[in-house]
Amino acid sequence: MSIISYLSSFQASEWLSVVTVLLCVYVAHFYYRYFTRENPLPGPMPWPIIGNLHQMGNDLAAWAHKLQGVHGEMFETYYGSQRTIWLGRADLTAPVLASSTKNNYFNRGVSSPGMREIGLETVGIAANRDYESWKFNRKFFSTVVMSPRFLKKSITSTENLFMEAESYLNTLGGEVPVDMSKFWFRFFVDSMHISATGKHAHAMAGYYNTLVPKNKQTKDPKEIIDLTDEIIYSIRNEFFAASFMFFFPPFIRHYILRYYNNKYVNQVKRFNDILLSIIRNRKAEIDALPVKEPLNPDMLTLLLTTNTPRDLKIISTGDITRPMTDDEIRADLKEIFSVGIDTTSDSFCYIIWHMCKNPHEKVKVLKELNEVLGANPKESIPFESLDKLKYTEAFIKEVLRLNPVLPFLWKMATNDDTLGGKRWKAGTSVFINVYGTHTHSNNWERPEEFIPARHLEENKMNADRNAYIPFGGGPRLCPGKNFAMATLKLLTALLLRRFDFELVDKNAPLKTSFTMVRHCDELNVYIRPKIPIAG
Ligand code: HEM
Repeated sequence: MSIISYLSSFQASEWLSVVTVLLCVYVAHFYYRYFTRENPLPGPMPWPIIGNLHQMGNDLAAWAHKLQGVHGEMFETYYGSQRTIWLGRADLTAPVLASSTKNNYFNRGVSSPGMREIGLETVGIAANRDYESWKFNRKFFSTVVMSPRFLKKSITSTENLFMEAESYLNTLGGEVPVDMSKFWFRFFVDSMHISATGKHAHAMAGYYNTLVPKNKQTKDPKEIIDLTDEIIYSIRNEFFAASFMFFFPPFIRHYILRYYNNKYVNQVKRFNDILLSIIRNRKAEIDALPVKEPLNPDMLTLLLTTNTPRDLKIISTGDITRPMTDDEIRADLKEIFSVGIDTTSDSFCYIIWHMCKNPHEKVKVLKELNEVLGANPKESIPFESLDKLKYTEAFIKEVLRLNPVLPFLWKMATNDDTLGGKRWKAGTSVFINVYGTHTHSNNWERPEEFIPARHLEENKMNADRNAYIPFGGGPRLCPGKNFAMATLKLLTALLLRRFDFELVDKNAPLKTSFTMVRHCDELNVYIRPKIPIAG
């Protein structure tokens, strides 16, 4: 009798017994491996198949920080059957954040079938696991984003965009609360879109038009607003999609959560298509322009033309002499949208919140702004002045210490290594609790208090550079760091000099949520112009 015909002779009750026996064997094997694992660390007991997924809730970062309070600065959790080591103290993380090129933690977390399915592991920068491909993309991206010419141009266009924001806030504000989280998110969509493509996305106008009666609405082009709305929807979904695809094992995604799996896969594909069409349109524009006509040096044009006959010679990619492919540019464009917009807009939201919560510190920032930039708040802010705003910078740094938008960093050991005095195998997944590190009493005096002055050069009490990691560290350190800091400084100066603002509910805690990034979900303030509106 063949095995097939033998099995098909089973009754339902026999099948149940077989499944129960197999399940028991699987569970026994799972817990045997768990209890005999190398280097057991404290942490919540995992379940077979799902690990600790059922305990994480919808805020992994807050959950992990709570666990640090219970188990200490080195503990373990499981997503699915993947064990993760958490580190929450600067001295423990030194090997992981070493800036040496020999850093053993190049990869961001372990390889995940879900991330491979949506094609994120071999393109772009943030999730790319192919070293050569990452190096190529990062070189292009960093050279553009860190070039003084790009920074200066972006700062000018951000200041121009602020004028537009000012006109909306003048109408929206007053005695009606304005949700800063929504408003500034739209602002940053416009600002990053202009920096990346040289073109206006009309995101703020689109949002403003939903808040005012028809006769006050702007005449911005509807088809561009609609496309921008689709990009915004895609950016938000990219975070959900990446979290979902990373954390859920294929079995659960394909058989139990199939609807969500298909939904996210299709949305990622749609976002890719939108970005590719932006690239192809720009390519056609460049091709149609006579060779002698100057091209706009925005990020997209630079990525498209560098190492081609139309090279603007603004960035040098050193030993890399080939141009980028459309897919590589698409991945970089996605990066500036999905990594650049939320991080800066959420951080700006936290800056506004701390300004409201710490009025005595706000006064100090204002004093510096007046001393460095002069008494006339209407005057433009030169790029060079931003460097002189030391207290403003210290204020922003303190906000990023207590409200890091990336509350943990994902890393993975490429080779065997020693961490916390224990030897770990290659492939070990290591997460760094950024908030835990930023508030550890080993490195910070009165860690929970908001004290910007601690970041001033003369007061620096922190010798360990790994104690302050809002932009991460090691080879994957955020390449947008200078760009983000310059933009945040500029906006803080513009907003503070031109508007008064206060929280609608002074006692309410910050409303946030977590999907890879700690989002500011709502921040209602009363906002009023300081300068009388003409007419
Ligand atoms: C306040 C704003 C920002 C914060 C707090 C922030 C923070 C971070 C952090 C913590 C990382 C991970 C670093 C690590 O794993 O060690 C990162 C990576 C990255 N960030 Fe930012 N970021 C900000 C703004 C931006 C902007 C504006 C851009 C683009 C212009 C950008 C582009 C990137 C990219 C491409 C990566 C991946 C780098 C790699 O894997 O090599 N970020 N960022």
